[in-house]
Amino acid sequence: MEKLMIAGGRPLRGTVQISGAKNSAIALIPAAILSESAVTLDNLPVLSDVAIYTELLGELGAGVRWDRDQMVIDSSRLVSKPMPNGNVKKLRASYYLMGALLGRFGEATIGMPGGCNFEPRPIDQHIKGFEALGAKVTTENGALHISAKELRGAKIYLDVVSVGATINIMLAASRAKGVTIIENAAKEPEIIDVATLLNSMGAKIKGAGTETIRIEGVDGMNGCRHSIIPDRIQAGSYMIMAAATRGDVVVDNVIPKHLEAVTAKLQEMGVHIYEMDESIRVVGQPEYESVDVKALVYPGFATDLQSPMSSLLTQTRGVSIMTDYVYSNRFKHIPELNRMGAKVKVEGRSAIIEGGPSARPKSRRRICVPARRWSLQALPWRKG
Ligand SMILES: CC(=O)N[C@H]1[C@@H](OP(=O)(O)OP(=O)(O)OC[C@H]2O[C@@H](n3ccc(=O)[nH]c3=O)[C@H](O)[C@@H]2O)O[C@H](CO)[C@@H](O)[C@@H]1O
Ligand SMILES: C=C(OP(=O)(O)O)C(=O)O
Repeated sequence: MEKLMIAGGRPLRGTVQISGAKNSAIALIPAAILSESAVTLDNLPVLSDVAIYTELLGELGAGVRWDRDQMVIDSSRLVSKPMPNGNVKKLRASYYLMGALLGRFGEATIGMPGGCNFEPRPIDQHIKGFEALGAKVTTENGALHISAKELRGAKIYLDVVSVGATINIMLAASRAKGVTIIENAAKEPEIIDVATLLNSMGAKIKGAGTETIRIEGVDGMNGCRHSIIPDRIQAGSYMIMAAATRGDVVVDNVIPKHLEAVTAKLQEMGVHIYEMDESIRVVGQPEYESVDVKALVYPGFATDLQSPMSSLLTQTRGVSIMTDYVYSNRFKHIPELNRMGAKVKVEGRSAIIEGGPSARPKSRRRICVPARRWSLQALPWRKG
């Protein structure tokens, strides 16, 4: 699926099941190769990034069985071979092969990652972490060659709070000699999910979900079975869509705590929200107040929800300011909204969004959005 075509004008109604988290899945799959024994992942989202990762592991010699939302990864015959091009360029999270292969074999040669291309996305903090663990990092024809005779635990302070660097360092440090401390670590729920899997595989990780993570390296790891947490970005997107279309939607199979920043902002606008143990009902209203939103690292409002939220803010009564403190240039959607009749100005890292009836997008123009995150299994609507 390369595009979604949306015929607008209808409120969304019903119940939608949220799949496992993409940003967890594409870290858990490479994490599984730290063990020679089989690892089973449940609640896996059906996404192209997952399919590409399956191919990547196959290229490295792993046996992968993927049946709907379950994957069994057998890495007993896996080798660390250079992967400068090809599938590694198709997704961001291929960078996790660096930490995972380094941890298991002491060596990795991986091309620079692909992924959403909203602005330069450096990986200097990943490299700083590998080097602190004793690895030598060089560039070979545009790919990074990372090798270490022996990985040794170290204290690593991240200059920027990075999801990818935190997870990559956890992966490599799990098999290092001694203790690694990551300071200024990212706190996203997906990081806890990865630490939970690694601990089930025999790692000794404490503090995931806080700014200080302690990893005591272990010599070997075992197989296990792990169920992936729900995708809070997919869930937040459906919540925003329910509000934008003045619909009534139950977003099911979620952890409401992971969605607190979205829930709070929608409530501030006047959207009615009812939280249950594992679901959230969102009831849209005819009028909304304008609000200012700051996209931040977790537990702040997620940058991955910045674009749908910006679209929703065109539906309010006044002027809203959306500021992205994670990716300052993540505003490629704004010219498209303006083409539909919205009134949005980008100034620095902020979008100034004028709401009100005259500024609401009306065009019946065909809008295409990348469909990478949308899980096929989440699409059919069920009567709620
Ligand atoms: C596969 C995955 O999980 N992707 C998510 C992950 O991306 P990703 O892990 O790539 O994002 P990071 O958390 O690393 O990036 C956060 C900020 O730190 C900067 N930075 C990051 C690393 C580094 O070495 N140097 C550096 O300067 C980035 O440019 C960015 O401004 O977190 C992002 C921020 O929540 C989300 O938008 C992505 O959906
Ligand atoms: C930025 C995203 O993905 P990635 O980091 O995988 O490019 C996203 O899913 O919003």
